[in-house]
Amino acid sequence: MQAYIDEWFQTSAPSIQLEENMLVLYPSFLPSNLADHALNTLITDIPWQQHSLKIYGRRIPFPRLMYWMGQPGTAYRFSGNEFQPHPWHPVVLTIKSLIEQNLPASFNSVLLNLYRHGRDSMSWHADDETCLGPTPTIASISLGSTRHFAWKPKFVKGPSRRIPLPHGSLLIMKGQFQHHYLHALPKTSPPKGCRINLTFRNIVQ
Ligand SMILES: O=C(O)CCC(=O)C(=O)O
Ligand SMILES: [Fe+2]
Repeated sequence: MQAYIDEWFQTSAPSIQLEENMLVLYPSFLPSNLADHALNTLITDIPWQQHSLKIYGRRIPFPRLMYWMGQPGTAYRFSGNEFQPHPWHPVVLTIKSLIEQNLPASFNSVLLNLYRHGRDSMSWHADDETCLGPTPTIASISLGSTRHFAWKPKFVKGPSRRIPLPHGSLLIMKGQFQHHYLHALPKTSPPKGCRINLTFRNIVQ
């Protein structure tokens, strides 16, 4: 599978289907001028927030900055945090409508993640909160430095796989993906510049 992904990456096919179509990558989804503009604008316009995880009474800062945006009423709760939605940024709305024109899905909220360098990361998890519904479609846009997206089976022992997410790419997780797999954004040791990730979601309750 990994060889297939690596080989595919040397070609310029518009999309790659993985895990029986539950994971689909469009490596160059955004027009490059929009991707560049979004990266430069969001880095400075967003008042990025440092949230933390409470473990045994201690607060551990997440190794990345975050910001929650969306329609009123789309509060997002995870790891002991509750995010109230901030109003849409116009660049985020432009990207959202481009995705919605190309997918049979619509979104009412987005989590923005800022990975400042290669040591920022996201640990293994599934986006399986009840508020996302049983088979959520999540559309994930990457801007800036290329980082690897890793995934592995949730219930059976099996190797993890990884795929690079280039500037302007779109990764779709859908169907039973959150049920069967965990995913992560691992740290990297070679120095890396910053990366912004936008994961569009639909909060259903
Ligand atoms: O940064 C990424 O590509 C992954 C983000 C993610 O998994 C999440 O926000 O739930
Ligand atoms: Fe996730």
